[in-house]
Amino acid sequence: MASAVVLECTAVSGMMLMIAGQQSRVFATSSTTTTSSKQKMDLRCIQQQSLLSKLSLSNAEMIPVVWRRTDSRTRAVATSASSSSSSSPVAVASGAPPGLDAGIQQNLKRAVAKKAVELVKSGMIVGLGTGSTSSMAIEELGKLIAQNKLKDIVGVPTSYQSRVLARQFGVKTVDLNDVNHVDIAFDGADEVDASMNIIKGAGAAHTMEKVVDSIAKQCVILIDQSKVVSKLGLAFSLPVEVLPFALSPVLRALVNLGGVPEIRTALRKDGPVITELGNMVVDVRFADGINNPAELENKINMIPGVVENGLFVNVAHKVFVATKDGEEILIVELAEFVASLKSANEGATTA
Ligand SMILES: O=C[C@H](O)[C@H](O)[C@H](O)COP(=O)(O)O
Repeated sequence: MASAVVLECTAVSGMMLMIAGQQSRVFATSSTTTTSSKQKMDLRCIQQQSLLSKLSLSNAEMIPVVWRRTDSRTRAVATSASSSSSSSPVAVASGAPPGLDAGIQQNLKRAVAKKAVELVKSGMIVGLGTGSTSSMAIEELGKLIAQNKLKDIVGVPTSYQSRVLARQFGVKTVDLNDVNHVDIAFDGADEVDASMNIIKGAGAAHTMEKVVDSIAKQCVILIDQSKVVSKLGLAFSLPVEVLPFALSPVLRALVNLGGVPEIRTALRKDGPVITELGNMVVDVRFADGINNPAELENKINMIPGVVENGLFVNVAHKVFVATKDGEEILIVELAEFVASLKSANEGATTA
């Protein structure tokens, strides 16, 4: 068998840019601890693209690509737990991840991926999200096709990664422009609040994901319990895809909106992440989190030079949450998950 291609990212370098007339550090340095987990974000470097470009798509199934991803959420979620209001039931969920080790999280992702593909019927056009959870859903979809349980499935990938994985797992793919609708889309998320507002884009794929997810007749978001937060943006910066040409004015506009922007840096290459659409990604921190996701989503997208931001408001039709109950893994819808936390919280308060 051909040896696996391991995609891994590491270091970054520093650079200064002018924002609002002041010299500000916008490229993290490798010694900056506050950005270290972000620096490890997966599949996000230009070298990956060049590595992948060496893979002929038709041969992709012959070369198992290991999409190595360091989960950048572990630290972020721990921060979320400490900064969330203790009166919020969802904050309890955010507190769970310190006990959620990587192996368990993988099991949760796998379980929610399996559950999601049960919604697919033969003949459907399926939006294929990006990221570790979506990757598992693509794999599970491929298994059902291989077992002849599903026929005539066509996938619409949201990234190079999901295209390669679909090929690898035997899911036929087409471009979005080749179809006139998408029946169902599966996608992961970085943060989800109780109202189904979502942050995506840790993998810099949010622009294509938003297009496919938004037009899908049914958009199903797949998460483990660690992604549920009481308020968006407290622990996770908001990814914004920006035209390189417009970087400085966009950074200034983001600062004017109260954000602290940081250009996402590549790993194992000095300089920025360049998206599959040839743009840059700016991660914007909001000190008090995001108060009005719908308003912020629109305001950011109104900045000339912004291609798309990672807020997904009114896009998801369903959010499946994989949660651990003792030894058992349960898949529940978001409303049920939040309600059970609320009653657990109330029980704890009255006890
Ligand atoms: O750009 C990346 C995507 O928005 C992913 O869907 C998101 O980062 C969630 O990925 P994962 O399932 O790996 O946590």
